[in-house]
Amino acid sequence: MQPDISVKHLNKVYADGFRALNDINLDIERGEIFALLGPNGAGKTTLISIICGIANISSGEVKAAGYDIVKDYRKARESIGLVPQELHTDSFETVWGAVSFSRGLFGKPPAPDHIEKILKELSLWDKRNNRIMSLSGGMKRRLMIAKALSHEPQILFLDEPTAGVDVELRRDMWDMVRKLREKGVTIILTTHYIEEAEEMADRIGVIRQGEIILVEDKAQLMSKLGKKELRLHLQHPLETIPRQLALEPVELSKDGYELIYTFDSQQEQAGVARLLRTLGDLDIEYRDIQTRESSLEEIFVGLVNE
Ligand SMILES: Nc1ncnc2c1ncn2[C@@H]1O[C@H](COP(=O)(O)OP(=O)(O)OP(=O)(O)O)[C@@H](O)[C@H]1O
Repeated sequence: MQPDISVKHLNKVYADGFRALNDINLDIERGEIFALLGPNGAGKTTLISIICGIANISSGEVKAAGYDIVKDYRKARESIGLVPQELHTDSFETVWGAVSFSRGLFGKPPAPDHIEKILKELSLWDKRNNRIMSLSGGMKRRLMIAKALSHEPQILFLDEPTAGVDVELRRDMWDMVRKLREKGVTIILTTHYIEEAEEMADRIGVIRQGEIILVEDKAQLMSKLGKKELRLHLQHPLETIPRQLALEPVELSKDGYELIYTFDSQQEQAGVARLLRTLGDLDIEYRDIQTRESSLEEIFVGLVNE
C-alpha cells in the first residue's frame, strides 16, 4: 500500500533566503500515529504547512493520500484536517455554525449527523449554540479539533495539540486520537511534551535545523538509544571507587552510599554480573538495588544536543 504521506527531497527556502527545510524524505503509513519532535525553530510548522498546502514548496515532491499537493491541490487538501497551533478565536459565530462552515469549505454536503457526533465526542454538544467568544480556552481547543474533523479527513495534523491545556483535556485528546487511529485515520502530531510522544506515537521523527536526523519505531528507539541505570545502596559508605572497578562505568554518589552503574539497554548484562561479583569479592555489602531506564526525553535531549 502506498504511504498516506510521502515527502521526497523537499526543500524550503523562505523569501529572505533562510533555508528552513533541507532535503526532507519521509513516508508515513495509513493509520499510524507519527510524532514529529524537534527544538524550537527546527522546521516542524514549516513542514506541516507545506504538506497542508499553506506554504509553498521550493523544490521536491509531496503527496497526501496519494495526491500531489501541488498538481492535485484540492484533492490533497480535502484529505487533510489541520489543528493549528494558534487559536483564531474572537468570533460571534456559534460552535455549530463554525463547524458546519468548515465542512462546507471543503465542498462537502451538509452532514448534521456527523457534526453532532463529533461535537458529542468532544464534549461540545451542550455548547453548540454558544458563541465561540464565550467558550473557555480548553473548549476553544476542542472546537479547533471539531473543525479539523468536520470534513472527515483521512489525515489529521495536530500541531502542539496539548500546549497549555489541563491534564483532563490532555487525556481526552489522547483518547480521541487513539479512537481516530482505530478508524484508520493517519495522525501526525508535533509536541514539546515528550511524554506525549512516548505515550501516543507508533513512530518518532526528530527534526533539527531543517533536517530529519532520525525516524524510528518508538519501541526500537527506546531500546536502541536508551540507557539503563543500576543503583546499589551500600550498607557502609565508600570514600572512593575501588580500583577493581576503575574500568567499569561506575560513579559514586557524594555521600558515598550509592554506586551508580550505567549501561546500554541493548548490551547484554554481563557487566552487571561482573560488578556484583567484584563487590562480593571486596566484601562491599549493599542493602538495595534499583534499575531505571532512560525516558524518551533523555534520549531526545541527547540527540538534539549532539
Ligand atoms: N516566513 C518566514 N520567513 C523566514 N523565515 C521563517 C519564516 N517562517 C519561519 N521561518 C524560520 O524557519 C525556521 C523554522 O520555523 P518553524 O516555525 O517551522 O519551526 P518549528 O520547528 O515549528 O518551531 P516551534 O517549535 O518553535 O514552533 C525558523 O528558524 C523560523 O525563524
